[in-house]
Amino acid sequence: MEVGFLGLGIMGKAMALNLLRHGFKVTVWNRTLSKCDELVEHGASIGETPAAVVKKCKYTIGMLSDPSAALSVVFDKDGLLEQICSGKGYIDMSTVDANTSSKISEAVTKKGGDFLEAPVSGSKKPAEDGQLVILAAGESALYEEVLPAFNVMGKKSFFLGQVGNGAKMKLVVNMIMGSMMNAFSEGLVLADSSGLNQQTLLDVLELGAIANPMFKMKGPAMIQNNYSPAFPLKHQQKDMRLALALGDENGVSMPVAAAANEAFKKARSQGLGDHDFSAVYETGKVPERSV
Ligand SMILES: NC(=O)C1=CN([C@@H]2O[C@H](COP(=O)(O)OP(=O)(O)OC[C@H]3O[C@@H](n4cnc5c(N)ncnc54)[C@H](OP(=O)(O)O)[C@@H]3O)[C@@H](O)[C@H]2O)C=CC1
Ligand SMILES: O=CCCC(=O)O
Repeated sequence: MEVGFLGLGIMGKAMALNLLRHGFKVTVWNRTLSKCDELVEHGASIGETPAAVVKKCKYTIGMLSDPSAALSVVFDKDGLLEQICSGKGYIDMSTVDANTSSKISEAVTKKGGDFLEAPVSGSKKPAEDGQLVILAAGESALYEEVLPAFNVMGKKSFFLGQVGNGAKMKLVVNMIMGSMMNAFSEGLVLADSSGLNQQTLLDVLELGAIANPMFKMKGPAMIQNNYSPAFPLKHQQKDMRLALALGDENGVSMPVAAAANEAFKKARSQGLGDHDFSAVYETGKVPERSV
């Protein structure tokens, strides 16, 4: 199967490499073209523009940073709309809101193409290991056709019905995750400030009812102030913002998520946007008290 891939950031690079490793023919494009080089070393071809990729491939996957990037590769000059047509499919795996997804879906289907949104749960390591959870929605026939690619990139795929449902599910999941990360960060600060050992807190958490892989994976690095990015904080804040907008649309009160969003905004304003989202921990730290 020949697959196009637009967007070779942390996630896109790992996902495209997985496809190559499993024998897919992959044509890649990235806004910063030099990021294609490593993929070419692993056997990928380069498309000079999103339109050139779609012209060559029956199926094209997008993994872009945010709604504006996701729209740009579709609607801008040399964008995929210039080549999408009957018999071709576009699968947008970026995390965006349902509105953005619907705009893309309408434009693609108007040109005769098929569209699937398929955001993912799971971060850099699961992307490298082909262990993502795929939250697809849109054209069910296209879903069936691209399942071989999903099976390589992920450990489980869900088909959630009409376009928008994948985006919404992803935002709900990340809203919960972002709120949890803030509670976890506050707990680490409180433990430290009240004279407790943070590693002992991690050990206690792991044995109890709120044990979870995120605390286990991020905790040891956080207490070493290591925020090497797997999931950039700026993207987590984008997801909190989009989830809060979804809450607004549905009249859902989300005071915990709103507070978490404020903490992520503060972290961004402190220059932590490109660090891992666990760097929100920095915003809660108590300045050294003078005696
Ligand atoms: N990292 C993670 O753990 C996860 C991320 N996600 C989601 O996946 C998506 C990608 O995340 P991730 O790989 O971490 O992000 P990165 O920031 O590492 O990569 C973003 C990608 O988007 C491209 N891009 C940004 N702006 C534009 C634009 N205006 N036009 C064209 N391309 C653009 C970048 O190109 P360039 O290289 O030129 O900057 C890059 O390829 C996001 O929606 C994120 O929320 C989902 C699950 C997990
Ligand atoms: O969108 C990013 C999700 C990160 C994760 O699921 O660990």
